[in-house]
Amino acid sequence: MIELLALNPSLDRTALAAQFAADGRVQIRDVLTDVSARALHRVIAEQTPWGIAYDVGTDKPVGLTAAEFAALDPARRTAIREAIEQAMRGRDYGFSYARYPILDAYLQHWAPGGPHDIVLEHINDAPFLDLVRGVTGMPDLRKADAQATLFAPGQFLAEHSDSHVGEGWRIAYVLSLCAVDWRPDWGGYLQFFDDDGDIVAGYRPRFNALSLFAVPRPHAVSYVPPFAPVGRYSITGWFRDR
Ligand SMILES: O=C(O)CCC(=O)C(=O)O
Ligand SMILES: [Fe+2]
Repeated sequence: MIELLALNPSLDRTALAAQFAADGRVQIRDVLTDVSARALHRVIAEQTPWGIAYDVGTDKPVGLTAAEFAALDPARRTAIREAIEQAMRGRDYGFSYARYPILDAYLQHWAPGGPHDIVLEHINDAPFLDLVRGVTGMPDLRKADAQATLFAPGQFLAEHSDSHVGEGWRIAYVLSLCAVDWRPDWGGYLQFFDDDGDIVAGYRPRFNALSLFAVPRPHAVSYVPPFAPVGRYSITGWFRDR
């Protein structure tokens, strides 16, 4: 069986740590072996029962399973889309993306022993944890959650800083598994902003890259336009020290 999160043995951890120390963020390209990254991509792109997550700013974020989403009638779908647009037309927060909550699924035994459970175990196993600890210089990181996400055409995650996450949630991660050579015009960038709202960095969706950044820090996933392909897959979550 192919190991789903086998690390590329030739990462330059010293250089990566220096970059993280300088910027509070870093992107580790080719983080997994190619065989492993391809297998993981197949799990995420072909074996994930996608639900959705959305937020209209004025209320709590909403997560729906694939079954719950499938059961929504067209009028309700339209109402949700309009509420998201209304929030974003003004100053409210908002987001919309496809999601599979890997940690919830693990804890609630949605598919015991399935590939998503194995992914979560690998993320929380020594090789992966030690990489993140070493690169961030945070030896106390002890565990992480995970969700699979897909930003399809029309979806986005508005500017936010991850200040909503729990105490001790130190590092956000995005394991990017986009198998298409992504055009910049297709949006979906993980963007970072300075205090003036100018973009200081933007990571293009790519295959087999792990972005790590210390939170809180202002960032967003830019809008994916209608003409983009379906392909902005990732696994994301937070590493915590308690
Ligand atoms: O998927 C990404 O690139 C970023 C995700 C993110 O910022 C979040 O889920 O809070
Ligand atoms: Fe975030």
